[in-house]
Amino acid sequence: MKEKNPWHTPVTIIITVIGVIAIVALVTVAVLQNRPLPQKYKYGIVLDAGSSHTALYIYEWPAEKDNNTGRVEQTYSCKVKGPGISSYASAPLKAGESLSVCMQEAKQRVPGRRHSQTPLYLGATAGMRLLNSENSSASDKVFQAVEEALQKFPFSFQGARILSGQEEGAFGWITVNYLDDRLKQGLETKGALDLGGASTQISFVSDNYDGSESPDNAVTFRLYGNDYNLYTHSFLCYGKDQALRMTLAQQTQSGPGTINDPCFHPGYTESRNYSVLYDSPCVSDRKPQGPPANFTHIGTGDFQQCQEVVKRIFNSTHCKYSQCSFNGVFQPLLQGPFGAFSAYYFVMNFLNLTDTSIPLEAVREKLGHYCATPWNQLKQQHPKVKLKYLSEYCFSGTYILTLLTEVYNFTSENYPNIKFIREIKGSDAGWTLGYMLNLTNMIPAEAPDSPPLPHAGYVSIVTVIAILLLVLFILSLRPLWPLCSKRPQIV
Ligand SMILES: Nc1ccn([C@@H]2O[C@H](COP(=O)(O)OP(=O)(O)OP(=O)(O)O)[C@@H](O)[C@H]2O)c(=O)n1
Repeated sequence: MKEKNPWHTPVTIIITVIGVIAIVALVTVAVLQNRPLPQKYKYGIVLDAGSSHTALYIYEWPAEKDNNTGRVEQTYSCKVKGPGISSYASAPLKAGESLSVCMQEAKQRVPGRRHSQTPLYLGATAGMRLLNSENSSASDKVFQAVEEALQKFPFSFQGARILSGQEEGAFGWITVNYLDDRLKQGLETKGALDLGGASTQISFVSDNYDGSESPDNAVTFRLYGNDYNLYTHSFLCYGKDQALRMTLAQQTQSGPGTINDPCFHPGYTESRNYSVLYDSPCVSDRKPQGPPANFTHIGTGDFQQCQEVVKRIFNSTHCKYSQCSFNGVFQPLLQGPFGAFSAYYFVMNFLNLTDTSIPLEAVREKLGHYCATPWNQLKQQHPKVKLKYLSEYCFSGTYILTLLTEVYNFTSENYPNIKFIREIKGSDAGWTLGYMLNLTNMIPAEAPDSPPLPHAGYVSIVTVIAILLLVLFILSLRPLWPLCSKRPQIV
């Protein structure tokens, strides 16, 4: 007679079904309860009012990770048409108006329901520092016009102000290290080299610097549970546009009608106005007495001589500290990798010199060759590049190389530690992100608590445990397995 399968008894079937349902329910509840919520985002807008132009950046981060664990990313940038706001000193209303195209665009990009909670900041750098130093009422009027224009937008406007040089340096350093994930992980930090139009910043952490020597250069932070003693210095007037003015001022001290400039290409000829050249606090006190109205600026294209002319704008004669970069400013020993951005990148990228594994000697040789290229030939080779930019790359490249190697003291050994960067993981390198992270308290002093397991790990463990329970459950029913416990005896 055929023996009845004991698995088919109603009790076993019911227990097994209930067990399976219970385990499936356990896994489902655990997974649903802990699944990541659909992403909602928060936004922040920063306007970088630089000396040469203004740029708008929109940042975005997951709303539920507001408490310091979410990643802030740049999702949009807009270059404001026209010059920097400091150039509107004689027509301040136009400074406000100039921002409207980018601001309208920001209104479209940030979802409407988030407008009123989105902070909007405007930070001005060296252009406004210079205007404020020579004419503070003109600078106030520009700010007033800009603030009135920005208040008309539906964002949460947090004010417009001038950043100090130290803030500009420190926030640039935070941006680079935040985007590189060096802060959260407590890794060795990266120095920040920023070259603007009117100022330049150098910021890095050095074992040789604890802030006791030249405390004015120190910024201390506690970020994600780590302490940092940052060295930072901003050199006003040493951005590349003002540095060019100073170099031209050096060459026109006697008020000549013509200068032969090794930093411009052979065949380059331009008539320049003395009043325009000397219309900046960086050079105004050196204006020659009774010069002609104009001088003829003639290029000779000689890198070596250009470097000599450039060197003259750096004063290395006095230093009251253990060591200085120039103009009596303390600088500790260079340490670690460096990210060089803004004009460092624009210029070196144009010159095809962003690869720092190229030996310094070869870089100098290439630059020498570039500077010697006739102006007409260059214009033909780069018909789309703005002539003002094109004419200045020889000077700018020479200035960058001189600043890095003769002044900051980068050598053939540590020059490869520099990386010329425009952006990191899609966000522009610059002070704006660091500024916003600071003002929104997005970087905590202490390391935030994080869940012991990521969601995927949690789900896997719950599933494995559930399967194990199922197997144990089935095994526990072994006594009910007649096929196993009572094997038919074959006699
Ligand atoms: N494709 C580009 C874009 C910009 N520049 C130059 O790069 C310099 C620096 O630009 P930026 O970093 O925008 O400086 P600003 O913020 O304007 O200057 P600062 O920070 O000194 O106020 C300016 O001289 C600008 O003319 C350049 O040579 N090539």
